[in-house]
Amino acid sequence: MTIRYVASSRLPTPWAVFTMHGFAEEQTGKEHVVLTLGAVGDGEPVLGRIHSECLTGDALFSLRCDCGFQLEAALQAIAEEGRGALLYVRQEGRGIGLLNKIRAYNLQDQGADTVEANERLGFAADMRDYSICIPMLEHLNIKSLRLMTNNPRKVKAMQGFGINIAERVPLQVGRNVHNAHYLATKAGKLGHMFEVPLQHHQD
Ligand SMILES: Nc1nc2c(ncn2[C@@H]2O[C@H](COP(=O)(O)OP(=O)(O)OP(=O)(O)O)[C@@H](O)[C@H]2O)c(=O)[nH]1
Ligand SMILES: [Zn+2]
Repeated sequence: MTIRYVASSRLPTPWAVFTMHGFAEEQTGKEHVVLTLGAVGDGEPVLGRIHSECLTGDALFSLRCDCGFQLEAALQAIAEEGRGALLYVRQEGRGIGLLNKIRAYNLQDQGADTVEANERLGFAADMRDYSICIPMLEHLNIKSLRLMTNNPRKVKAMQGFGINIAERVPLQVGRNVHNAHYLATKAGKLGHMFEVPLQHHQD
């Protein structure tokens, strides 16, 4: 996996003026972005978010998942801290891509859960490869994270690549009637940790 740093610029947002760093994944042509705030390369643990692309949640206001809410909450938390990094990783649909995610949503509309839908399409439940984060973190001299996530596999994967996870910071926002079943499946089948107990959604 070759990741090439391309360029940086200012990115003003409602929460803070971030610095945006663009990276190219040579083999696939995918374009990844990291937003940073403050001195992230000073060796101290960095408040961080590894956010997997979700076009529907991040850009189209979907209530099927919690992604858009997590994205906003993470940027807000970094702004409040005055220092941090958000990796926006182009792993749409847990790595299966947008169109396959729409296929999976179609199966979910007919009763499958998020894991069953992936399996029926011939995919593993989660196809993400977090190794692409490493060259981006190295470029920014980030070795230690206070990682905002509910996903224990994300924590383990990053530790496996030699990144110190100084703390896991829960990021529990955006629960609603449309995503309650999805979140319950994530907790039950994918091992996500939710501090507030999730009710099982009946429909
Ligand atoms: N295949 C598939 N992908 C989905 C589905 N819903 C959301 N996604 C994708 O899942 C990714 C986000 O992963 P999540 O499982 O919501 O959360 P996470 O990143 O594992 O954990 P957190 O760090 O706690 O957010 C994004 O790439 C979404 O596009 C779905 O039903 N099927
Ligand atoms: Zn989503």
